[in-house]
Formats: sequence, C-alpha cells, structure tokens
Amino acid sequence: MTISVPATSANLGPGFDTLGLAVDLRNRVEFHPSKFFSVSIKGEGENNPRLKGNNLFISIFNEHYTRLTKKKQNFKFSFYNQIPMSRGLGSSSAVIVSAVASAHEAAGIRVSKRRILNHALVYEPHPDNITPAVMGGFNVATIEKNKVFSQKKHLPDYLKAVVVIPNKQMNTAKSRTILPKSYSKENAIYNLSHTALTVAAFFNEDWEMLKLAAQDRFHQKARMKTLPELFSVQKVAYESGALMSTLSGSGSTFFSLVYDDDSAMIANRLRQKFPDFGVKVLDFDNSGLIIER
Ligand SMILES: Nc1ncnc2c1ncn2[C@@H]1O[C@H](COP(=O)(O)OP(=O)(O)OP(=O)(O)O)[C@@H](O)[C@H]1O
Ligand SMILES: N[C@@H](CCO)C(=O)O
Repeated sequence: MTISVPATSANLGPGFDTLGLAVDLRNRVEFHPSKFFSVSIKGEGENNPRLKGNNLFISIFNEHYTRLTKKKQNFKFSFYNQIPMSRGLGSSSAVIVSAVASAHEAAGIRVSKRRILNHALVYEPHPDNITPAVMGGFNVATIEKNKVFSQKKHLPDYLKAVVVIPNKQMNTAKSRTILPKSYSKENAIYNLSHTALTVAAFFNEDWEMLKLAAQDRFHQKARMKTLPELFSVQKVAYESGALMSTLSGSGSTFFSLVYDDDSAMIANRLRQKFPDFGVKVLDFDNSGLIIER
C-alpha cells in the first residue's frame, strides 16, 4: 500500500489560516504488517535519528489504527520524503494527512477525503495547509463546529510555482508567537478585502490581478523581518515578472506564482541573486492525497 501527499503553500498573502494550494513535491509512505516495528527514511529527514522512532506520523497512525481495529499490530514503514521540514511547505500537514489515511487503509476502512480532512484538523487547527494537501489545487477553507468547509479551484498547466527555500527552519508554532495579538479595524478590512479579491482572481483566472490582491497586513512583515533577505526575494521575483509572490505558510520559503513561459528565467534570476537558497520550479498539484492499493 502506498500513500502520498503533496506539499502546500498556505496563506497566499492576506488569506491567513484560510487560503492554500498544493505543489508537486510529495511525501510517500509504503507500509505493511510485520512481526517487528521498523522505519526507513529516504530523502528529507533521512539523517534525523528522532524520526526513526515514535515520530508525528507513527503516533497519529497508532492512535487511529488502535481506535479503528481495537488491536495492536506492528508495521514496517518506508518513507520517501521530498518536502523540507519547517520551511513553510506544509511538511506537518503532509505527515498528518498521510498518517490518518494510512491508518484507515491499514484497518481496511475506506473513507472519503472529506472525512480524512476532518480527522487531520484535530492535529492542525488551521485548515489552509491540510485542505490542499487532501484535495489538491487552490482552496479556500474555514472551520465550523470542528469541520472544514472548503471550495477548490483546479490550477491550469500553464502556471508554475517558483519556490525559494532558505536553509533556515521556521517552526510554525514559534512563528505564530511573534504575530500581533490584535489588529485594527482598518487592517482587518484591508486583509478581508484583499483575501476576497485573491479568491475571486483565482476562480476567474485573472492572474494579473494577483499582485495587487495578494498584499497582507497580518503576518508577512513580522515573519520576514526574522530573515530580511526575504524582502529582496519578493522584490526580485516581482521585478522578474512573478504574478504573485508571498511568504509560504509561516516561512521560511518564498512562493511565487508565474507563467510557465517565464518560470526558467525567473528561477535563474533568483538563483543568481540568492546563491545560498534553494530555488525550484514546480508544477501545481491538483490531486492531493493519493492512495495506491
Ligand atoms: N517527514 C516527516 N516525518 C515526521 N515528522 C515530520 C516530517 N515532516 C515534518 N514533521 C513534523 O512537523 C514539524 C514541522 O512542522 P511545522 O508546522 O513547523 O512546519 P511546516 O509544516 O513545514 O511549515 P508550514 O506549516 O508553515 O507550511 C516537524 O518538527 C516534525 O515534528
Ligand atoms: N496559516 C498558518 C500556516 C502555517 O502552517 C500560519 O501562517 O501560521
């Protein structure tokens, strides 16, 4: 059995805890029942000994498997990870979603993607990464009575993501503590209207509107100040023709949405200007969670 989940870029500027989209960079796990518990990791995290034991995936998997089957069973898990950790590309969401989905598959219980999403919400209380991780595409999401309600837009092939990935890890929980405790009415209205405009631009495919729409007064500036080169990354991305350029999740990755035709040129400029940062051109992902039986 193989389960895979894509990386995600959340917030997309003003849509704090609300907007997110999936990119084609995946964490994959293969597993089967075994006499002894074992974990092997290839790719991101392969040199991290803490992940070989009771990591976030294993604890969520065990919790659900025991709840569903009332049994204890050892498994052999093989992880193939492409999503860098704590860089704002939804690594925790991918792990949470794949653990919930894997436990259901291991227990022989088939459930809808919506059900998996609602289970994932227990471990990540904002829906902006977990929703595209499960559904793929661009998503707007909210929570009502402990359930996620969302709308998805399929992203076209002629758009690409250019991501600039610094070496610096930014832990989401820590990065939330540096945000203001409250916002003025003026700034709340600013973000509300810009989020609404961003959503409308995605659904109407008005890509040229995104640069203006995707401006934020809630979280980006405070977070970018902890790695000031990110202001220059955004400037270079826009000067090179990015359609939108925003801090990805809680950082440190910077996400730009670009036309496919411009993607190589924009990525090369960013590589030249920021040789210490990783730069990747990625397709968007419209599939989300994939279960191969
Ligand atoms: N491949 C993995 N295996 C096990 N645990 C992981 C893995 N990837 C991430 N995690 C867990 O998720 C944590 C990182 O979560 P965090 O929310 O800080 O970053 P992120 O999800 O990459 O960023 P963002 O939410 O801003 O997109 C790690 O400290 C670890 O506990
Ligand atoms: N909306 C979340 C995304 C990171 O998980 C935040 O900005 O903290």
